[in-house]
Amino acid sequence: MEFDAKFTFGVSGILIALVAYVLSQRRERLVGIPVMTGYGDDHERAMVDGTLKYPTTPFVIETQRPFVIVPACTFEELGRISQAKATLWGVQKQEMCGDYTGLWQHNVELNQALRLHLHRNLADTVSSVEDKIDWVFAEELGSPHDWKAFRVHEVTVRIVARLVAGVFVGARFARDDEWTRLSLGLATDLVYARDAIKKWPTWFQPIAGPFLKDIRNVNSQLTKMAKMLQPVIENSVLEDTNSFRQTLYDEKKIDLEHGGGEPEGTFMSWVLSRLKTADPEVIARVQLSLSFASINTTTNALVFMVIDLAARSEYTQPLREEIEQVIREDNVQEDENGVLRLKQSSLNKLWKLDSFMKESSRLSKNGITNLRLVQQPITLSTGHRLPKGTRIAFDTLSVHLSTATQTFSPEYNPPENKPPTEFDGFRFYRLRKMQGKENLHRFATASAESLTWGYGDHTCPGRFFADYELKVLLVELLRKWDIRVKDPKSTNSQTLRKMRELVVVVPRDAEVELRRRKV
Ligand code: HEM
Repeated sequence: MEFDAKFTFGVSGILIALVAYVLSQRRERLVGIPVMTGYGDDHERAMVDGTLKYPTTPFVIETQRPFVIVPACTFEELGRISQAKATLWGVQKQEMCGDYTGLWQHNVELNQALRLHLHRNLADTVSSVEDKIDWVFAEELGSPHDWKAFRVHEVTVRIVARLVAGVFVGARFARDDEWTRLSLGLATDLVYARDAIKKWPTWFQPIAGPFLKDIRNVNSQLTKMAKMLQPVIENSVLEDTNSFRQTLYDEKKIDLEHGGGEPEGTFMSWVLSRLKTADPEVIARVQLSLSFASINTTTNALVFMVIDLAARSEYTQPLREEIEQVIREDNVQEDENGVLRLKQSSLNKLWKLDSFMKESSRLSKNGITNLRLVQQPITLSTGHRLPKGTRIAFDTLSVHLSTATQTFSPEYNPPENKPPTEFDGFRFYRLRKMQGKENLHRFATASAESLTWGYGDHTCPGRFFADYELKVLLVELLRKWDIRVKDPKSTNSQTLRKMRELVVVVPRDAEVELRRRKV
């Protein structure tokens, strides 16, 4: 009898816990928002058809965790809503296993650090990229005087990873092959981990997650990287009498032994001034969130820019002429190591290059931006209610390719500008030449009609750095290298652009040929 009572008590307890769990997970249903069914994995077609069928109202695309695609007429209002109502971080964590790896768990501090300090230190960070560019190119490309084939993604991802490490972690990390291997391996392994966790139903993921081999693999790499970062973290942290952490960055603490005179832990010191902990594991994971946010995005953009340059040789000469003209005008000299230091003011004069970069990114097959997880119910001006837990996204292509927008309407554009479905490298150059439009169509501009960097509260805080970093990279490439596609018949920069689950997929096998220019 006593056993029965205990048994009944126990079972009831479990049942109550289960019911409580199920109730807590219960979601208000989406009402009046149609689902694009019958498309299987062809999400791109589902999106194109959805936008044609429902141009002014939301619809659902059935990716593994479905998204509500909101119409362009709601971008402005959604761009203004606070993070308390809808946040990018919720989606990032869902997509990239943040709950099990600790990545993106300190997004607030990461963002504050970038929005405040990166902006203030832009000149130093750009100069730090310029310092390393010659060495990084030589390391990854060698110095071939005859045409040599390279896989674009393979080399660009390593170049970007080394630069990001050199600028944000410490100069010696740019040269550290083990660091490069780990940070690139991590980017790939996180995708495996995400795919592994997505095989489980969402309710079971918190139970299965910590035990999955791929998640454990990511965590063991993160721990290895944290160990490598430990001396830098220790260097960057000073404990004062109140045991409150402060940074030594302002004093430019220098690692004379390894860093070649450059300050180490630049980004870490920005984060430390925001974080209430100096736990190396936590700081390392914030550092790695930064690497993750910056390496793949910049690489993807650069891959297409390089392929576009190679495939559209008619742009090379005008771009080179613009660069040389700015160098002459601003009287910039290479130093004794062959390093060309273009200030931001000079880089800002490269309007044609800026336009080419923006055009290349505009046509990227990144089908969605502004991914948000709704935190509090939102009612759109269309009358549709988006309950808590809804995942929403902006359909990028319907805006970037639409003559219904001001930017791409025939009335707004000079007659030489091609329709938005075609590549026109100097489209934005011509738009900026129009009176009063100089700043509206820059590569780094984020707006409801230019969604490369997202729009609203979460707009990419790294965009100005990425803009200058890419310009420095492309100036180096254009000045010192000849470039051509390996196989003109199969390299169509348009058909190489593909998407999966609505996100751009970079062509890993695409090759270009490079050779050092004879100057
Ligand atoms: C070409 C390169 C890049 C592209 C295309 C890009 C694009 C984006 C986009 C689309 C978002 C989401 C914005 C939104 O949903 O509203 C974003 C967010 C973010 N980006 Fe970038 N990004 C790039 C480079 C960088 C770099 C170099 C850094 C760091 C130095 C960086 C740091 C971040 C961070 C931390 C966030 C999250 C912002 C937040 O949570 O509020 N990105 N980026």
